[in-house]
Amino acid sequence: MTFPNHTVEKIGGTSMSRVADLRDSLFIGDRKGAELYHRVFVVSAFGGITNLLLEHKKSGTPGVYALFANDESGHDWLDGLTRVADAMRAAHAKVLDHPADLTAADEFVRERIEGARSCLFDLRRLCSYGHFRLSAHMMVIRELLSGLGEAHSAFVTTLMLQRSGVNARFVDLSGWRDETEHDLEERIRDGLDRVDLTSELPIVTGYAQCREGLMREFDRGYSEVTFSTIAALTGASEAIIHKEFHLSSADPNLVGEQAVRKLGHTNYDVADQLSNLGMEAIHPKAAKILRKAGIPLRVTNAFEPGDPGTLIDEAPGEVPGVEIVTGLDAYALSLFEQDMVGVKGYDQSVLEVLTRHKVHIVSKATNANTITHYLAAPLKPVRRSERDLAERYPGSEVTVQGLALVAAIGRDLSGLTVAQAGLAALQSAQITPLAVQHLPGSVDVQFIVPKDDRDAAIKALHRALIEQRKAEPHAPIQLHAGAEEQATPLSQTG
Ligand SMILES: Nc1ncnc2c1ncn2[C@@H]1O[C@H](COP(=O)(O)OP(=O)(O)O)[C@@H](O)[C@H]1O
Ligand SMILES: N[C@@H](CC(=O)OP(=O)(O)O)C(=O)O
Repeated sequence: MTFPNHTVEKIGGTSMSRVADLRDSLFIGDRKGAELYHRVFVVSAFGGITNLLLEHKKSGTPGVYALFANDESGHDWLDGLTRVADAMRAAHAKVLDHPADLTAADEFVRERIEGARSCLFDLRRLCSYGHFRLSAHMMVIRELLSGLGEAHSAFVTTLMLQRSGVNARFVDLSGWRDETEHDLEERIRDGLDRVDLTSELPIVTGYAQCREGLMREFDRGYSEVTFSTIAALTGASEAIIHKEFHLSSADPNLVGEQAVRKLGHTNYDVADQLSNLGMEAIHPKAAKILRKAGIPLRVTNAFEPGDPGTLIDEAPGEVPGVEIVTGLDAYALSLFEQDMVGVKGYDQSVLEVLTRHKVHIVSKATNANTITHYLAAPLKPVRRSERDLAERYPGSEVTVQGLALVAAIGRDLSGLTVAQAGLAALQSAQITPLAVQHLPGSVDVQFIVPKDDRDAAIKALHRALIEQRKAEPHAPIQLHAGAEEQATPLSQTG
């Protein structure tokens, strides 16, 4: 497999839902002839489709997979598949306008969804014979379902581009009706083997079926792993992730597009913290693949193709500064046990329980007799973890509290007194923090606040640590008086 000088570019689900807008900018724009090519596009499913196929990424609302896995839900999964088909048809109806393309896309959805339906149906029937256990096949089912979303979006994008005269090629790595077995690298090589990058534009599925199991290894956000593996394998000159907005100092939808600023340059350490807090600049495993291959990563605004966006590399910050404020809802699971003082092993038991229930740990804190884990997970597995811990330590007090964790992040926070300035900002916004955490030398300071204050806390911290520092971003942050006097009332912000 040899490739000319090329880039590998990924489009996430939110931007895919507006892929028709990208046709005349990102894909075609002013490009003519050979300039259209030398690029590999890796696409996610249209926004919301994977949530319907598996489960909602944030709320945990069951999709087809979760309904199928849950015996009690009877045949609800069949309705779930119908909902997926409807959502897929609605998504491609917004992208395609030629009747022949619409027919081809409708037919594609029908073939894949009905294929999956009979496959799952047969499996259910087979497993009613006792010798076959459904539980042994759940991971394969998850893989099969995930692939449907990306196969659909890649197929539709290919149709759209071909209709505009681009020599686009649908590269389906989802393994649909493919009897050969491959690991991830082989699957990619096999898919791209006969593609001529100088005259073809491959539109590759973000899901890749492989022996190791993309979902099993990487779970949600897996399309970035496919993307970075392709970039590494083909020796791309650059790996580019196209998003709905520039990677900004806070969520533009929350703080306002006018108030935020583009990061421009940051490093993988910051990107890791962002993924941990659910603001996925890039899947941490994908970042590792690119880092190892020495391929520069760029995060751009898909809708501003002329802008270079944000470069992510290994470089430390040039000057100290808070770069981004982000936050998420979390549960604090606390184990209070008087006998803990000086005894080891409690932490390990908590970790065992959290691992068993597949709960994501965002952060933790501990003192003489209490261990608190801040968890990002649906309530159900958190409650199960609480119950297991209470059984394991009957004399202890185990509690769960819903709250929010808001973090100020920057490559270099030295000398900025971010914790103090953040507390002052929260105080002026009349928010009482429940806890503050900062590891020495780390790139983030975390403020734990009441759940209902999450968005207000992000706005207040962004204003004090970033907006008000535009003029002199690297001076130590003003404490109390400054923060209080300059603060704009919250109601005036976006
Ligand atoms: N700091 C940030 N910069 C840019 N977008 C952000 C930020 N924090 C949160 N977001 C939100 O992330 C959402 C999804 O972004 P995007 O990465 O494009 O999703 P996807 O992975 O589906 O492509 C955007 O709609 C935006 O509101
Ligand atoms: N659609 C898949 C794969 C993916 O990576 O999507 P996104 O790029 O939209 O996070 C998911 O939701 O997990």
